[in-house]
Amino acid sequence: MFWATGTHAAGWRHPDARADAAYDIGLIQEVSQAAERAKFDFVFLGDRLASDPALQHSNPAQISRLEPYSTAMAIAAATTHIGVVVTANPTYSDPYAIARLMASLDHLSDGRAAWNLVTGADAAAAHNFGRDAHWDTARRYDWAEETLRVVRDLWDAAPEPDGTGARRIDHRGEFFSVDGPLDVARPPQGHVVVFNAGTSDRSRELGARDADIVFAGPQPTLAKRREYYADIKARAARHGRADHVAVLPGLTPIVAPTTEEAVALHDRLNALLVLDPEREVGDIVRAGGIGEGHQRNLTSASEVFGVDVRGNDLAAAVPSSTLAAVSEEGARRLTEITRLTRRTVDGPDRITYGDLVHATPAQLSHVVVGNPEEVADMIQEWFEEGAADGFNIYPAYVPGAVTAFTELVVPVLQRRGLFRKEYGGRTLREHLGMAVPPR
Ligand SMILES: Cc1cc2nc3c(=O)[nH]c(=O)nc-3n(C[C@H](O)[C@H](O)[C@H](O)COP(=O)(O)O)c2cc1C
Repeated sequence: MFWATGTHAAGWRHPDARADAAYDIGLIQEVSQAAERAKFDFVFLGDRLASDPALQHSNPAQISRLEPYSTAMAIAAATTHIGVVVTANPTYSDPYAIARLMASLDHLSDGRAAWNLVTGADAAAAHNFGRDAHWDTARRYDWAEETLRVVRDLWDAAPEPDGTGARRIDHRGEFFSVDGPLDVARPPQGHVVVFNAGTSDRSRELGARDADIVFAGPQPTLAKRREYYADIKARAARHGRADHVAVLPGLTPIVAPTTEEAVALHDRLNALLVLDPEREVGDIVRAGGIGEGHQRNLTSASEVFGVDVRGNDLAAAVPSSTLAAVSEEGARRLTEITRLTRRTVDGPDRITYGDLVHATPAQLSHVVVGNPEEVADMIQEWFEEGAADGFNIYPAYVPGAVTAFTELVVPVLQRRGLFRKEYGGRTLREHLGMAVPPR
């Protein structure tokens, strides 16, 4: 999971979705229980430390949400085996606070906590924490690395539940002075499992050297996904930890019993997107130009595809001659549209103007549209071709897309021997096959 209202920007508007899901803890618990019945490793909670009221009608999931530590505690109380991942940004926190909250969550969940360490994509967060600007990459990662060192030292020096074994850490670093010991007993998992999500070289390095799981963003082709995977593993090998870092890309499955139904569902979700009004800009047809992230209309599609498609009916098919004239980036996206919609650049069932518009938003994850076997095929291909060790499944809308995946795709993966039928242990480390680190 990523956002309780779904990861498709219009997921909250789907009739099987609950638009108020972000504040319905009963529903969040039910969805977590459904994922646990399907034997998922974890429920994943994303977070932002800023709001964006401009998105009220287009993507309310991005405006506000429950604070993730509290949400995770409520999920842990309603489940027994599934892990709970909390996104926490050290740029705007303090190592002692993170060590204490994560250790508490690990105790309250009997060893099922994980920390998704991000350094933040929201420049607006800086203005909520008394800073003039979001720090540059180097400073954010220097800070994050020292934070992670201090947090793990605090866990290692924490007392046992009976009060024995505690010691000071007397950390004196570039950014922090922390004496310790922590006032929470050592987490049941020793170290809470650490995910890292980022895109920069520094993020890849932190992930490979210090994280248990690298949570990967979307890559445009299978070759790029394999390249990314191999890069993380090679970096991890240089730090002697090739077998200790798992790479999990995000995946949004749009699945239905038949391919036709899945394509129709994807079309329906896209038809529910709130598009920006057309804006007039000069010289829009630039070869390979990329439109602004949030703008979605035929003007932005014209920029992205490098052909002027303004003023057309979104449901109409685009002439083959126009599709043949798109930019190199446009051609890559046409291939992607065909993969998702099964519509083509020539022939009777051609790509529509609406498809061009829907292909322009920045995707947070890879989207796969198909019947259960087709979705399972893609998962198997990535796994067997060296592009993924597993996936972070993002439901497009909640709860319908969660049950669609658990009821339709999980049994296929189990039949193919690709997914567990029972939990082998109780803690998240046990699910992931990761040993408890010694003190
Ligand atoms: C798959 C993925 C998930 C992410 N999830 C979050 C999130 O929940 N909250 C957040 O503030 N940032 C999130 N980020 C953003 C990262 O924190 C990161 O700052 C951003 O991608 C910029 O990359 P860099 O930090 O490597 O420069 C995510 C990034 C990726 C790739």
